[in-house]
Amino acid sequence: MIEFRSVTKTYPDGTVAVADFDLVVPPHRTTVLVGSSGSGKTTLLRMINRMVEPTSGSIEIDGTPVGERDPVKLRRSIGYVLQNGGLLPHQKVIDNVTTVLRLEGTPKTRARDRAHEVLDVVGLDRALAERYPSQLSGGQQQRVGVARALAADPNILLMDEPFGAVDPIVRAELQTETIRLQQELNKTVVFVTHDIDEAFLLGDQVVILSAGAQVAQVGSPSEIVENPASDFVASFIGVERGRRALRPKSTARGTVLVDSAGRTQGVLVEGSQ
Ligand SMILES: Nc1ncnc2c1ncn2[C@@H]1O[C@H](COP(=O)(O)OP(=O)(O)OP(=O)(O)O)[C@@H](O)[C@H]1O
Repeated sequence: MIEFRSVTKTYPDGTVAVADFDLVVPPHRTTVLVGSSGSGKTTLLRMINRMVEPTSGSIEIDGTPVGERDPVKLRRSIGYVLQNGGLLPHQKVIDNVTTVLRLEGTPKTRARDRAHEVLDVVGLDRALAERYPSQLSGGQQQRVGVARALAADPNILLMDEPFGAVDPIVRAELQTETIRLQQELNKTVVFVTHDIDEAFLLGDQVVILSAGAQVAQVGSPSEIVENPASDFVASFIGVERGRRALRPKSTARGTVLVDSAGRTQGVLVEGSQ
């Protein structure tokens, strides 16, 4: 479990990125932080692995404040996936994936075996291991980023807009893959996005943030859609307009549900769960 307790982050120029933030991140689940640009999502994520230090308050992992952990060891024990993969361009895929293992002193052959294993896990052909990142598609690069984050088998995986830079089709593929991976690996995932659909698709727990990382609502996707805590949340998730605003329409064969653009989204089945 990860717990934020009254966490505030003021950057040296006076920007208050996070103000008095509290959150419990349950283990073995995916928590998605979602909010518009500048709402403090990246700052929150980076305080978990001490890439950013809070100005006040504390973050605990399984009851131990991260401030008491060695920052380098802490960082190596937590997987981190960035938007552009964050791969080193002059290193082959295999060397990118084994970075943390080699830093930890894992023997070369074992590190290579493990790299091949995680390439399998993320659905990449082992032959790609000998390529350079620029010789891969955007989607493949993101998978390598995930493989690298998983190589040392961390319990926690931080993902910062990992699919932000790929086209919508590849994005959908990577999202499906992430759900499969999570079912298989059971990590504690903290995922940052500004895309509410992505948040609802991937999140067991979704945290909707407004400026200064103010929590507008925390809950499962169903809880949030069924009972938005405020007008801000209702508008952010689009229950008033957009794809989630469904209305019934009678047809010769029964009632269907139609979105605000007039597209039929499904069939209303009365009396079922
Ligand atoms: N190093 C820094 N120095 C000063 N201000 C910063 C720094 N890093 C971030 N900020 C500011 O803190 C606020 C929160 O930034 P942060 O990157 O955490 O938000 P975000 O929700 O992840 O945004 P985005 O979706 O655009 O990545 C913003 O106002 C940003 O400009």
